[in-house]
Amino acid sequence: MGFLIQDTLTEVVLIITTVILLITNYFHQSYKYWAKKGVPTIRPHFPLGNTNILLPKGLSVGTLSQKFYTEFKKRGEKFGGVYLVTEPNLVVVDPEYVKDILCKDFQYFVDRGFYYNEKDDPISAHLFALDGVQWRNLRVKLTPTFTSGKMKMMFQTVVDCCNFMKEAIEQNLAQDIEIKEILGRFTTDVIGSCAFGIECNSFKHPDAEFRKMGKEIFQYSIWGSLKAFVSMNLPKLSLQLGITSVTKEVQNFFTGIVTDTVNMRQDNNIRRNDFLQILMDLKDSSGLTLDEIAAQVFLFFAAGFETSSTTMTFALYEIAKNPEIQKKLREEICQVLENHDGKITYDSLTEMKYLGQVMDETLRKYPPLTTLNRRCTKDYTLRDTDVIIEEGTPVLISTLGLHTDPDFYPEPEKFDPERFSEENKKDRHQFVHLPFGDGPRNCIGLRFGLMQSKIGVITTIKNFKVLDSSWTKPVEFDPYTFMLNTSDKIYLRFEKV
Ligand code: HEM
Repeated sequence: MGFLIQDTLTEVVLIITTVILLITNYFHQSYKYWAKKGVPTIRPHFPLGNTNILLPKGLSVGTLSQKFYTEFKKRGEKFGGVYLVTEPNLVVVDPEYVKDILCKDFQYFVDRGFYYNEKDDPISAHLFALDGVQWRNLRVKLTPTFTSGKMKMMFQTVVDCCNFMKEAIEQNLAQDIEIKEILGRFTTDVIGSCAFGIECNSFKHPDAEFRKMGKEIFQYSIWGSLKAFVSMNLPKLSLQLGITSVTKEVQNFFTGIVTDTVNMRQDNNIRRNDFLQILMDLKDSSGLTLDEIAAQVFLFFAAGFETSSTTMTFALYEIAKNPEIQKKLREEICQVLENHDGKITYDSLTEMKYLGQVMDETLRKYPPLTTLNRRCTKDYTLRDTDVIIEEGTPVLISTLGLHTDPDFYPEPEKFDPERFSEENKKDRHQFVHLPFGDGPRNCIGLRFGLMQSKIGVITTIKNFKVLDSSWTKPVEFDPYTFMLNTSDKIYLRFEKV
């Protein structure tokens, strides 16, 4: 009996030891990948490689990729290799290589390589996530949605949404206002009107369904973070497990509202100037399904409201901190509007050159998407080297790294819109300012995002003096969020001009 127990115990110990040895050997071998290719790397650590995303006070992919960028740049490297857990990722540093990957050799880097699950979570199959031919076909269909003609059509709707925001600020003069909440309500109203033709009025009804959904999509949770981590690293298993990227509540809300609105418009022969109408027309002309429409509307909502409210928040924060810039901007806004009968018009936006510079500088210092992702779709040789990037390799381009590199932007912490004057722009590499990405897979909503952000800033600066608040702590980026966000809230004060 004693012998039997001892034998079983020995077997268990042997099995456990073998499994541990096999696992450590697997990690050890995986971590040799870049060295074998002669690509410089940062020493990985078992078991998370070069990431510590899941650990308390870990880093988001955005801040992590900036760290990689800075490290390779410091060593004088043009690119380098890192390991997210065991998966080798290429980090691109040199802007000429960035240009190759995003534009010149785009056919090798069509995919973003994000997880989506068409079966269990149809709204995750949107333009941002789709790969290959599916992405290309949809991009071609959706491109006409964002022409300048379509923007002009929606322009007045966006301007009208500003009235509620203006009233809300007027009611809180000389108080410390949490500005992102105000701007988040404004962009929710805009996207509600422009995507669905629905007046949300989130200022009157802060708990309106749209606002709740907006908050839910971007809310950090350990469970959400864990799901993102597993689906990013084990996509096949995640598909089998039916892992979804949004909650059932968000899924049901968007599919429900799209189905109801489409049916209501069809039954009553109603047409509107909004994204949903454009997508409904595509349903008839290009065979877009209802699920595909719901996925795109969900993406426009998610991509449209958070990116723009973040941009305006940081623009107003810097404007409050820099009274000289504020004065110059207000002078330009008032002068241009005078030539347009005091009204904000589509053409007046292009005439405001300094406003354009302020937005460019805001998006440099605070790019809402801090990293651009691509996945290599066929073996590719990096220019002037014999390094072959294999099919399937993820590529990280750190927008935040490029935007804060003192070689391109001396004193990167300084907010200086003069960096974007025509003269100063001329001497800089084109691929070191990438707030909207670049190439065939750049941001499709660029025009709309800039349009609503500019309209929001113009309305505020035209009507109010923006002041710093002692409640605002120095800006620190939140390590937990996918999009750029601050760890603490930003407060501002307003006075009537
Ligand atoms: C200030 C506002 C915005 C910023 C900074 C921004 C930024 C970005 C960036 C960096 C990308 C990735 C580009 C790349 O990988 O090269 C992207 C993609 C995308 N954005 Fe935006 N965005 C903004 C507003 C919007 C708006 C308003 C919409 C829609 C209403 C939108 C829809 C999209 C879509 C659909 C994609 C995926 C494009 C594709 O994969 O083909 N964005 N955005």
